[in-house]
Amino acid sequence: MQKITVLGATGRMGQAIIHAIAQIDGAALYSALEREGVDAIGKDARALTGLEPSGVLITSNVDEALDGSDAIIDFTAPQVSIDYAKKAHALGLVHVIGTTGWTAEEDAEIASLSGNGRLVKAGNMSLGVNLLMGLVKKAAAALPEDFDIEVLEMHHRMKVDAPSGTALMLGEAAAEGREIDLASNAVRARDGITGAREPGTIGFATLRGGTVIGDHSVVFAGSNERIELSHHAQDRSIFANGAVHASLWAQDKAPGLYSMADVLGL
Ligand SMILES: NC(=O)C1=CN([C@@H]2O[C@H](COP(=O)(O)OP(=O)(O)OC[C@H]3O[C@@H](n4cnc5c(N)ncnc54)[C@H](OP(=O)(O)O)[C@@H]3O)[C@@H](O)[C@H]2O)C=CC1
Ligand SMILES: O=C(O)C1=N[C@H](C(=O)O)C[C@H](O)C1
Repeated sequence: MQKITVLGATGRMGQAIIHAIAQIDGAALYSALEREGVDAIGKDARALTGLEPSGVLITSNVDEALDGSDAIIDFTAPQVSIDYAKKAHALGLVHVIGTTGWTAEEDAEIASLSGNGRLVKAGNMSLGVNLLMGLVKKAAAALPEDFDIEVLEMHHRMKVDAPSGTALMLGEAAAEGREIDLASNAVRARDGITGAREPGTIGFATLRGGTVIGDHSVVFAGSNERIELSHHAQDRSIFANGAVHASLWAQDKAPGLYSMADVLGL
């Protein structure tokens, strides 16, 4: 049985992870971490999500929570995830990182860490989006360059980062298909007199509102025809199940940094 610590245990994803652990064979909730001062500290982690109590109380004591744990599942914030990746490398733990909103520097920092940890990091842990990435790469490679590529996303009103991690992964897949560098060809926002669209760029458009869990489309807009490849998340369990499966998958892997494509064998 893999003993899992859930980080950000009262967050939207933290709660979905606690549910997924309860349903997936081979996974057990070992500890549940939150920041110091949060009201939920001392409360039963499973009971807070509407499940039968398990005796695992929410704590802010990191050393106690990680002592004896096999894995950390972490959907929090980039600087928090970097700190825990260092701990995972030092303690030889599995660390599944679903956090998004990374700067290029933060991304490089996590990739440069070394030690005995097995890190799995992905901006989207669902099977559907990871399959979509392959389709987007294929379409971008197959279509002539005068098909303009735009990535659209919509999320709930509480999301703090933009474009979404998934939108950036899809943009990266399109850039790989086109054999171009995303960073130097991305147009991440438009406002005012922008001029005509620069050929070869990859545009991003962000919508926020309501309780939308996560909608993504990649549009290939040519002259007189348009292709759209889309994914619509209907429940956070698709991300949570992916994260718990990634955690179990990583248990016997060599130390290093892995993606969801590695986990899914895509
Ligand atoms: N890869 C994927 O498949 C998915 C990724 N995400 C990403 O996951 C992240 C979280 O999303 P979501 O759950 O909606 O956000 P929430 O704000 O609901 O949850 C984040 C949680 O992390 C907690 N937290 C922050 N710092 C710490 C810390 N130092 N120690 C312990 N807990 C901490 C927060 O506490 P507090 O409220 O006190 O700040 C909060 O409970 C985002 O980056 C999001 O984009 C989301 C869905 C799927
Ligand atoms: O914050 C969210 O909710 C989500 N974040 C991830 C992202 O930034 O792509 C994944 C999913 O779309 C939900």
